[in-house]
Amino acid sequence: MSIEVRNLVKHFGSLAVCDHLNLDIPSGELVALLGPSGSGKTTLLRMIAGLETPDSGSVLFHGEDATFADVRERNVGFVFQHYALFGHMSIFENIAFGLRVRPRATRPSEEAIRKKVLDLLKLVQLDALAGRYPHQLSGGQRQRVALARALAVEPKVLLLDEPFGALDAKVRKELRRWLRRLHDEMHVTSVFVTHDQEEAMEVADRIVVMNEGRIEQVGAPDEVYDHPATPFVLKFLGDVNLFHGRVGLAPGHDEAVSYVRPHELDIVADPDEGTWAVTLAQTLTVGPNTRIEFRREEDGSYVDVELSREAYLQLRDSLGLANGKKVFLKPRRVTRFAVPA
Ligand SMILES: Nc1ncnc2c1ncn2[C@@H]1O[C@H](COP(=O)(O)OP(=O)(O)OP(=O)(O)O)[C@@H](O)[C@H]1O
Repeated sequence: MSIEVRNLVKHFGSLAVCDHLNLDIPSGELVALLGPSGSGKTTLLRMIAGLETPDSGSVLFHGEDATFADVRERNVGFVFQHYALFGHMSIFENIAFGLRVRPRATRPSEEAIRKKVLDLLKLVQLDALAGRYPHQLSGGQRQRVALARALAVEPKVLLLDEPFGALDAKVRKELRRWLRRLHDEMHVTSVFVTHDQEEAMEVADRIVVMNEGRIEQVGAPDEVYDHPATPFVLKFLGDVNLFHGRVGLAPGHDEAVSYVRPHELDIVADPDEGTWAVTLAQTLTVGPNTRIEFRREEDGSYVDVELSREAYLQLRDSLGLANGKKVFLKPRRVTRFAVPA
């Protein structure tokens, strides 16, 4: 089922939490709403779900206006950050719940429910734990149960609000990959909220970058990373070094802000066209990567360079890198945004 968001506006008091949002989500896509805290992601998700009423604008499901449709009519499944499993029910019963509470006319037979739940347990790789209770599971396992429970009623749309937010980094990483694989099998149109750019980049077909109630950019992960539409997107999707400067610009603009990502700078021994003279300030190695901080001769500003530990060790030997060493940096790629005059 496709989702269309048209000119959606929502205020809380005088604050425009969603400010004329437009978004098309094709059927079967997995979309991440990515943005810092307070950017309006959850509010947008809740309006899609029918848990929040917009001030104006509309939400269409498969071309039909669903703006004021009841939550129950929308056929959406939810997974939230804090797994709201029923503590007194086994894992099996938790997943079966949505089917059991259906009116008799549409309720599947006991045998059909059993088959469905066992299939879902297999899908989320928890078939061995059907008889356990939520408190006997790890956080990651509980989130997988929550997902199986949401899928049990065969929703047309799956909405996930920071589903892995409460889990530790390693489990988060596993579940992300698992969600991606699951989505590839099920193809349920899914929207998930995250403030973690790595999570969005890894899981989503497309990323919607939000900031202060507005959509800054919508695109595939590579697209938003390689061709950020605004300085906000560039900065939000990874570390950057920032420079102010005058460069050949369109009329009406007299200044630009330039950005270079730390891994897009080469360290060289000799000056060349476009190189910057720098002094090494400090080096930090974490795991397989090394980060070096340099000070620019021109203006005393600091520039971070990131490279693999291996590449660093080679350069250290060939260039004699050490604190205070003078070398040159050559940016491989610079992104510029004009500042309006
Ligand atoms: N029910 C409400 N009443 C008043 N203000 C609200 C309400 N819900 C959200 N807000 C405000 O709206 C803004 C956007 O909130 P929202 O939860 O949509 O952002 P978010 O991007 O999901 O952030 P987070 O990642 O922190 O959840 C915030 O400033 C928040 O304080």
